[in-house]
Amino acid sequence: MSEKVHVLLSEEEVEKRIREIGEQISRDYEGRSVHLICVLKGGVFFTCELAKRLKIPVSLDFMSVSSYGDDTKSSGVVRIVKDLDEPLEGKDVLIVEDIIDSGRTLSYLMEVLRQRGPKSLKLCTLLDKPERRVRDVQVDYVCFNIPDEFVVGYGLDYAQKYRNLPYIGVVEL
Ligand SMILES: O=P(O)(O)OC[C@H]1O[C@H](OP(=O)(O)OP(=O)(O)O)[C@H](O)[C@@H]1O
Ligand code: HPA
Ligand SMILES: [Mg+2]
Repeated sequence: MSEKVHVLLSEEEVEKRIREIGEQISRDYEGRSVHLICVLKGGVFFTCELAKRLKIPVSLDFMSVSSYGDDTKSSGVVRIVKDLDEPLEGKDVLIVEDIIDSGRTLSYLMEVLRQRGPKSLKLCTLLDKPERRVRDVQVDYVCFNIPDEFVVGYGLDYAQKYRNLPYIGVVEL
């Protein structure tokens, strides 16, 4: 079965905003390098686009966490499906995520990663849905604040579909 999807943020809008955030991060980390943590699977498209825009040295690692399964509601339990390959000690770490919704995933992840002794730990997200927050999360870089709707595209899925859309769309359920 296929759902209707309408455009919320066009490809051009998303790419323009990622370039802006990339410039801001490059300025903020000037003279340093940044260790990007891509939160799989949703964060993969944003991480690639953002990394290409950074003008500072970049290293990359990947972590996979899951709490939504195939549902539009979080299960409430965050599971580490794949851990990082490298230690974080002494590194300037920037977590790159597709969306902060309830905040459960990122409040859990920030706590876990903080204990690994990074020099600094910051968070960058493509989308933020502040209305839905149940856990406090300090977000350092936000590309777009969005209303309380289930969105897909640019890495975000509905039951594993639509991650490859080059724009952000709303699923009409
Ligand atoms: O703020 P929250 O309510 O925790 O929701 C945000 C998280 O949920 C989604 O991941 P999901 O668990 O669906 O895994 P996926 O990235 O593999 O799709 C999304 O990619 C975020 O990681
Ligand atoms: O709006 C959303 N869309 C897709 N995945 C998500 N995970 C949390 N919120 C969302
Ligand atoms: Mg998902």
